[in-house]
Amino acid sequence: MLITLEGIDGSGKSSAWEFLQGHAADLDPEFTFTREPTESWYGEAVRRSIQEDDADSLAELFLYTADHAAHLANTVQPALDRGEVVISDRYSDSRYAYQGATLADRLDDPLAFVREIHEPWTRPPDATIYLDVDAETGAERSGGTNKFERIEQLRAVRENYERLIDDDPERFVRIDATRAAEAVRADVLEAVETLLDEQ
Ligand SMILES: Nc1ncnc2c1ncn2[C@@H]1O[C@H](COP(=O)(O)OP(=O)(O)OP(=O)(O)O)[C@@H](O)[C@H]1O
Ligand SMILES: Cc1cn([C@H]2C[C@H](O)[C@@H](COP(=O)(O)O)O2)c(=O)[nH]c1=O
Repeated sequence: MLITLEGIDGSGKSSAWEFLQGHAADLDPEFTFTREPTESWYGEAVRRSIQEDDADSLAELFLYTADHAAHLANTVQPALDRGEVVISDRYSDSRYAYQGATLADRLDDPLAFVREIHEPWTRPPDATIYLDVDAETGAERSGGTNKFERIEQLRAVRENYERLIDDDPERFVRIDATRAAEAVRADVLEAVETLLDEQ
């Protein structure tokens, strides 16, 4: 089973992911915890691009997509083949939401374009926990240290997440992540336990 954590910058994904890792030993299945961008050299290329304000948005899409392809082939699919539960902090929806926003001035329907590029080969998540915060909260919490963490950008990214949820409501578990961290983490753990019970 592939469970992904998604949300705008500062929504608390990484905190929730670390919290889940701390509780994985109490749960039954074997887990693989992973994330995008990855720690591989593909991920390093992505991180370099994040720091470049004038990086070409289309080139950046393909860097992220290359990182995703290697992540899927080297980490996600092998873990799924071993019967493990994979929990990924960001995955394909991050590309649809973020690059769907950064490419808005170049393409008519960038979100559809980014999805089409993935469609023939990616492995969609079985469930996605969406940590929902407004753009102002996300920007404030993330500290605005890179180009994606600005309020206007996060607003556009959040709108794209809403489109993704509208398209596939059964896959998403929305959690109000503006609340205290303890409440959010408890809901995330409960969501994972419910998903495991249902599988
Ligand atoms: N519910 C919360 N209330 C207040 N602060 C929070 C909450 N959740 C996380 N934080 C804080 O907000 C900051 C960002 O959290 P975190 O790194 O988990 O978010 P993220 O979604 O992974 O962000 P990014 O995508 O930018 O890496 C951290 O300082 C974290 O301690
Ligand atoms: C996977 C992925 C990420 N991004 C953006 C979102 C963040 O601003 C940065 C780094 O992610 P982190 O969770 O803060 O470490 O990259 C993106 O634009 N597209 C993607 O596919």
